[in-house]
Amino acid sequence: MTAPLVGIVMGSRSDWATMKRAAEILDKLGVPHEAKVVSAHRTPQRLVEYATSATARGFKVIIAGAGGAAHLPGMVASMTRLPVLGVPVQSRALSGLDSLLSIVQMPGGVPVGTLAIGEAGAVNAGLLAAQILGLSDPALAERIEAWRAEQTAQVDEAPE
Ligand SMILES: Nc1c(C(=O)O)ncn1[C@@H]1O[C@H](COP(=O)(O)O)[C@@H](O)[C@H]1O
Repeated sequence: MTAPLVGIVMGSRSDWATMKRAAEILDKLGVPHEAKVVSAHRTPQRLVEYATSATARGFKVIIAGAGGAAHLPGMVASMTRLPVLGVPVQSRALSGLDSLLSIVQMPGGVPVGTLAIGEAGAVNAGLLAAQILGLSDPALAERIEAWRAEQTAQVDEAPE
């Protein structure tokens, strides 16, 4: 089995419906990845182990999704130099605005590349991770170009 290059983490199993969109696009582009539930709040030790071992395990990019008081992406970013892409999961109480603000408003010095709220954000996190890896993988870069061309071909000019 190929070693995963992208690590997908999420605060709860309830986030998987959103975060699986990132996994699906990575599958489509042939990027090996691994998904795990890791919570800064509920499994702090698992978080420390995950983030501090991510580089040694061969990951190149981490995608972290969480909802509400979404501390997970920032905490992962604080413990690794790998690029961290944050996905704000749509929360019930505040529709994901809480998640978005928790993830995007990082203090200077610890970046999290923050995507849009919900499934579109998860898809784009997967694409962005692939694009980062595509910088040093010409075959992957070609697959991304082909995926883009297919997307373009599916957009009809006629409104109906
Ligand atoms: N934001 C976080 C973190 C974290 O940031 O570490 N851990 C869990 N959660 C979030 O709590 C929400 C509700 O979780 P439950 O559905 O399990 O109650 C989820 O969206 C999860 O990401």
